[in-house]
Amino acid sequence: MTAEPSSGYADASAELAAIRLSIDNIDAALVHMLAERFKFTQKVGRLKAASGMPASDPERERVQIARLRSIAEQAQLDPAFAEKWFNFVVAEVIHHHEQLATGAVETSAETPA
Ligand SMILES: O=C(O)C(=O)C[C@]1(C(=O)O)C=C[C@@H](O)C=C1
Repeated sequence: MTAEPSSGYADASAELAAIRLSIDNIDAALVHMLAERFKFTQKVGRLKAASGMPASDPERERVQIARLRSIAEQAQLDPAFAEKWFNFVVAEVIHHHEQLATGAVETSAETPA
């Protein structure tokens, strides 16, 4: 009986490289989606700053977390992770809103809505 050539590692490396192409695409899509989300939340921040509304809206967050947890369950994603991700993003959004409200950054009337 002849020994198998040790191609297992090479095969696995080729498969890993192929899988990583899809991971690369997904990571790029996530960055694009986050960029779009922040463009919209910047509009919300300007609106809130201009009208004196508070930066955060805990009720909106509560409703959105419940919705996202349910979607995550259906998608076989850990709902706790979905909530953690949402809270991480929202904390950054609130920080941006607060900066707009205090005038730490341009409220940018010159930037078209
Ligand atoms: O919808 C709002 O009022 C927002 O400011 C956006 C957003 C979010 O990023 O989803 C951020 C902060 C609020 O606490 C709730 C939601």
